[in-house]
Amino acid sequence: YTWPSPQYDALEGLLYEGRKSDGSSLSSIVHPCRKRTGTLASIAAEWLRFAFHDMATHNVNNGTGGLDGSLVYELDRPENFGLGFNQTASDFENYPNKLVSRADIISIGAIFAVATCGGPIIPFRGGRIDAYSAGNFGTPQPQDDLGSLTTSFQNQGFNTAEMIKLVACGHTMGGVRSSDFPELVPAGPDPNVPNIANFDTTTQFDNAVVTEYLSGYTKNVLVVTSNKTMASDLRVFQSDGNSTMRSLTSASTFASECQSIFARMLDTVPAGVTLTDEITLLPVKVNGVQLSIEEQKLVFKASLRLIQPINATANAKRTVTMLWCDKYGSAAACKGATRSSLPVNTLSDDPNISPVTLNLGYYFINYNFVVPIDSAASISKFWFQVDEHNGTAATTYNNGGSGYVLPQDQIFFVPKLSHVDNVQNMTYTQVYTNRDGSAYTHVYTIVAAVRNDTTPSRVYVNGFDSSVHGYPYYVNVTVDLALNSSLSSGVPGYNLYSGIVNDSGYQLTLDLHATSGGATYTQDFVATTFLDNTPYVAPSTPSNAAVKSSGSRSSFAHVFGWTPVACSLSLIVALTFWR
Ligand code: HEM
Repeated sequence: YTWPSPQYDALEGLLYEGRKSDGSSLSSIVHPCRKRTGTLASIAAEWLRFAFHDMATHNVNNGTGGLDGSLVYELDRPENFGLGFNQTASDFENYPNKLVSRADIISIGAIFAVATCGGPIIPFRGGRIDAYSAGNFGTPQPQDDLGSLTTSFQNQGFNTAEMIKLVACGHTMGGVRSSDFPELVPAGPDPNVPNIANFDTTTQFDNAVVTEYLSGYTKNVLVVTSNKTMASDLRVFQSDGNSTMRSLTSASTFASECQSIFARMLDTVPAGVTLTDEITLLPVKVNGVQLSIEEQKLVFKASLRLIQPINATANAKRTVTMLWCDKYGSAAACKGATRSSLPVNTLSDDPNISPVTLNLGYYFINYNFVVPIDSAASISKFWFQVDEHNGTAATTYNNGGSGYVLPQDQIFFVPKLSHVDNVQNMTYTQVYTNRDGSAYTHVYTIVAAVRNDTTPSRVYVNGFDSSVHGYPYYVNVTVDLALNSSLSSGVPGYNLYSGIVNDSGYQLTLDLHATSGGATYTQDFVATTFLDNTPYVAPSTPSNAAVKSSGSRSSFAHVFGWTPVACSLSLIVALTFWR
């Protein structure tokens, strides 16, 4: 991993922080192993089943189908019967974007579902590509005979033993509802609350489904129903004389077998889709990097995210320093001089932000930097130094030696001057839940800052949004931005350009471009979800004195109060100066 890797960063962020960049949390819908308000169904079970049904139409022989999000267009089929599907489809509606597909969300959803209910952490790879129409039929149904079930799983790429493992690992959470399968489960007293016959006696992800089956005490209706036509779990489980089921009697074997068979399930994708490498937790991650104009000042923002073991106390003495170099002028490219600052604030995340990170035993501490930048000097690259003040040397995080190089400063989005108006264009009733929703056209006024030492021939923006209610289409628009002399940047060297982008989704992201002198400069994948309600955070005061190798003077606002930084800066060997 080398920064910048926008797709890796987006996938890693959603998996391990559970939320997208505006803070809205996918994981909190399901975590901790939640039940649905109203139906009291297991949300985790609904999400896991969703992933299986999306994948189950894969055909290994011709490479069609697989985890591609086509399930949202197939919910009227008998093989996809159940209100849990509709609710899950609407749970996920708000999350896909240009770099994280709906099918990746479905996979991450299944991973959260298993992890939050006590199951293993399923390895995740991203890069699935979304379908925009219904795909093949072929998902197994409880009335199918053993031959059809076996053929269905063979087409998906799983042999008999793997079919048994998949069904056992799937049917450890949730159950069968009276509302969906009245022939299997009688209705309860309240017509609005389905009677759910759980597959086993625990709500957790565990092997009770196996041990209760083998001991003969199972209540799994797909095994014990008197309607033998519908006893698909019985047919599947005993199809090899119970030998695979017996191999799953140890809890740890069950967990590791489910982990690997589910990884294969989630990685079953249409031919031609190439998945990323496994998205592993980055112990050190740089987030939120942007140049911006706030309160008529050029600022640079970045966060350093460090992992913190849950079972250890965070080191209150730690100092984190961001260092950077000028891009222009006498000290360009770090010629003998470096600037530095402490964070404007330090925020610890709740260990519950993602069940995956929680189960790994970590939470995050984020060191947030906002520093003023002189536009005549700009910034070429930055890096960090972490000093634990425990007698060991400070650690430098510099992107494998190269530093975090800012690709360009020619064009950037200015959120503080941009704005969104929400124009209601329809209302809808959410299927089954009778929740009234409203659909909006979001009218974005986009403001970009563009360096004026060259005159760009074109300034334009691509807007992308795949988080559209009901997933009928994705928004992908290109809008030219015009020089807007009624706006003042207050920053010498930058002009402001603006334009209007209409969006009917929930999560517009922007790629901003300026073409100048034959080159096109791009700021890629900028979120807009924070517009109009992000509190202003004043920049820190960077180190303003030449630093001799022995020390410095200065102080900075810090979570632990006003902390003298001479000791931390003494380890910064580079010369820090003020122009
Ligand atoms: C032989 C193949 C399978 C058949 C016939 C089958 C059938 C069913 C049926 C009838 C239900 C009840 C749904 C409802 O009442 O709404 C169900 C639930 C469920 N299935 Fe399967 N299933 C099969 C394989 C799998 C596999 C491989 C998984 C793996 C992830 C899985 C995961 C689930 C889950 C988690 C639920 C509970 C859903 C909830 O409580 O909302 N199933 N299945």
